Amino acid sequence: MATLVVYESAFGNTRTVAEAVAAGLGDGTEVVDVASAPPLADVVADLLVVGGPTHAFGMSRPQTREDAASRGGTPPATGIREWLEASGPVALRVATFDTHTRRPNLPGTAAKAAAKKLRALGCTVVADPEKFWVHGDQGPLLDGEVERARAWGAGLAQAATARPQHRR
Ligand SMILES: Cc1cc2nc3c(=O)[nH]c(=O)nc-3n(C[C@H](O)[C@H](O)[C@H](O)COP(=O)(O)O)c2cc1C
Repeated sequence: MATLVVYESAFGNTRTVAEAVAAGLGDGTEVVDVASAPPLADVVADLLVVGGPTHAFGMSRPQTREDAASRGGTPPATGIREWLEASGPVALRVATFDTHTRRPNLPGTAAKAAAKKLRALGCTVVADPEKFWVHGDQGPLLDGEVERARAWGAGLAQAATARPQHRR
């Protein structure tokens, strides 16, 4: 199965999760930073996985990325929000995840927001959006989250192959 994992990360935690998810997905999985990702409409994959940090209850925005940079992070110039918003209709099987501060456990998740956008673009969401917990803003990930991400990736591989393909 050809799978592309596209992630956004300012402090490295979402990248770590993306790499663990890819390891769980197995052979044929490519991981790319959103800054290097092809336009969504050009993605050819059996499954697309999109992950980003939760910023201000959803996907990052220019202002929240500036905030992340001011706190020592290295966010991309544009994030998954802009990557998705730049696309016209596309029919891919997709799954989304985010990283999320454990305490306080604030409402709103980037993964749900990304899944909503992808569905609106015509994609089929093959699994519930998943969140992975970090300590504070900078991390690290909570104990066990890398292993959980790997297991989630392995489960995604099964979910994706179990469902009918929807192609443009
Ligand atoms: C500007 C800013 C806003 C944030 N807002 C939220 C939030 O609303 N909810 C939350 O759980 N975490 C929030 N966080 C914490 C991020 O989720 C955390 O920095 C991120 O998961 C770390 O991922 P990364 O290492 O890949 O950047 C925020 C962080 C920043 C920098």
